[in-house]
Amino acid sequence: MFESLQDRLGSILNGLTGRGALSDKDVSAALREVRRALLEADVALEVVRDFTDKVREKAVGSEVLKSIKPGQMVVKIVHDELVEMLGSEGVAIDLNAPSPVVVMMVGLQGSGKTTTTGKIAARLTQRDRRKVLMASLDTRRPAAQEQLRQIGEQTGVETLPIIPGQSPTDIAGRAVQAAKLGGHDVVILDTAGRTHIDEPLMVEMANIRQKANPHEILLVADALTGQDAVNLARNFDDRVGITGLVLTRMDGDGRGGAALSMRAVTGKPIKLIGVGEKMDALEEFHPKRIADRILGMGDIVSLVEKAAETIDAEKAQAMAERMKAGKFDLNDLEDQLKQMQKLGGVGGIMGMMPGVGKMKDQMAAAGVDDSIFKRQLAIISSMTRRERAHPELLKHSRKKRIAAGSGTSAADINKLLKMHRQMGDMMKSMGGKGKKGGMLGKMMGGLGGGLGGMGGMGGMPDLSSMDPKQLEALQKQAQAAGLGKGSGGLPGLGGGMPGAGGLPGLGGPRLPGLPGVQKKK
Ligand SMILES: Nc1nc2c(ncn2[C@@H]2O[C@H](COP(=O)(O)OP(=O)(O)OP(=O)(O)O)[C@@H](O)[C@H]2O)c(=O)[nH]1
Repeated sequence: MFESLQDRLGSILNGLTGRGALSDKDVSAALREVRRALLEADVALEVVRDFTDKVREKAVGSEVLKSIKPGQMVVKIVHDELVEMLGSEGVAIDLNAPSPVVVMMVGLQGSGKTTTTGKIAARLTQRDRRKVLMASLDTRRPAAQEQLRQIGEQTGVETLPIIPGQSPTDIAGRAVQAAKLGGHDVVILDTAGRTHIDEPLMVEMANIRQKANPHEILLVADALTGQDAVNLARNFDDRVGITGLVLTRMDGDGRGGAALSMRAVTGKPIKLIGVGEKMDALEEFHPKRIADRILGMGDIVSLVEKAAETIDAEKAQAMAERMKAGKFDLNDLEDQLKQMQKLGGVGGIMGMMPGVGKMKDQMAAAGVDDSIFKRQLAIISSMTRRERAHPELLKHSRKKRIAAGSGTSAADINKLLKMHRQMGDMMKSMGGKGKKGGMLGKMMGGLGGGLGGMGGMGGMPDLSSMDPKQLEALQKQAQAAGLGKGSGGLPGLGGGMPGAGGLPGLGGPRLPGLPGVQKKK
């Protein structure tokens, strides 16, 4: 599976990776090739279009990291988009329901439904220690029920005794009843297939569904049938409603289009893949592993990831050095604000800290939102480089110019400058104390105070004038979350977050500091 796609994409992207510079034309030409390769691999047209659009958008807007060649960056973008297209990682069969959990298997004849029923039952029994009952509802093909019985014998999983002449719906009802009486955790219903989708099949599926009330409805589809499998999934989902997919024959030499389009077209996760005829030939679906396999360029992908980490770490280190030396100008403040934004702003940062969910809501209620960062960034970007490095130059006329340029007022600029000064003072007072995380955390306390101080700007209420009770509640929650007291108006946004790594925002998008926050000393 995927071999031809792997070859094609490999040669297209290899052509890019060695180059020192890439023009828009190069990227467009490569993407045209990628598009052709995906279509030849039988990926659905709408999915291909969406994929190449997203890659183009990201490739054009992305900043190329130093030590990385532009082509390598494109490889990484293609890889990440592939993972995205394949869906989320490791969605297991959901057994989170009262016993017996009913799993209904649907699909066309010969898709591997019965085999997959046996594989899943064996896995749940042997690996997850569940008590499973299997029942074949295929009354059209006389050998079908017998086939499942044999699989049951072979895998040591119980099957529902065969009673000739019963309807599929009756068998479903009997199976659920038997599972209840027998104390089974899971009952798997192997429904009948057809050579194609027809009305009687859909009616039968709907009846069984109504009778057995399944928690999972898994569509088993043959990956080798490509686009047909995708259309089938769409149809089954429309008519019966499916909760996930199992793609069989992923061990075959198909082009892989079904696997690649399934998620994007149906919105339903691929839960498992069949990779052989044997009962243990069932695997969980890992998008990242598949993307790695398709691109075959895992080394480049990890190289780019490493470079991104290094850049962030270098930036954080440089920033820490500057702070220690008491040098913290408005360029640094701008960097900080951008980092905060990258992390999803106040909400994003707070969302990453345990136990502050409620506080986040209260802050939102108090009107603290990320528009303040945007305004602050607008003010800073309206300054000249020299002004940013030397804020003391900002006298009245300059402030007027900046206010006009950023759509704010001189008072807003004063608030920003005050906040910056407070942060600087705080840093100086802590300089050389050597506690990295503590220092950075306390600095954020300064920022918190500053944000509070910025209150009143554009209608944002000043937290320092907040109802004392509300403020007290916020502070309590901040302390409960191990954040200590903030130094200013915004309690808990910093106030000396303990931990070795400091605030995650200072270290880039990864979160080296978070364990420190959680491990309260
Ligand atoms: N190579 C390979 N063969 C598979 C896989 N899954 C199922 N098969 C084979 O496909 C054939 C058909 O599988 P069944 O499980 O009988 O198919 P079914 O969907 O139950 O068919 P009906 O009972 O007729 O509806 C069998 O020979 C299986 O061994 C797989 O993942 N890889």
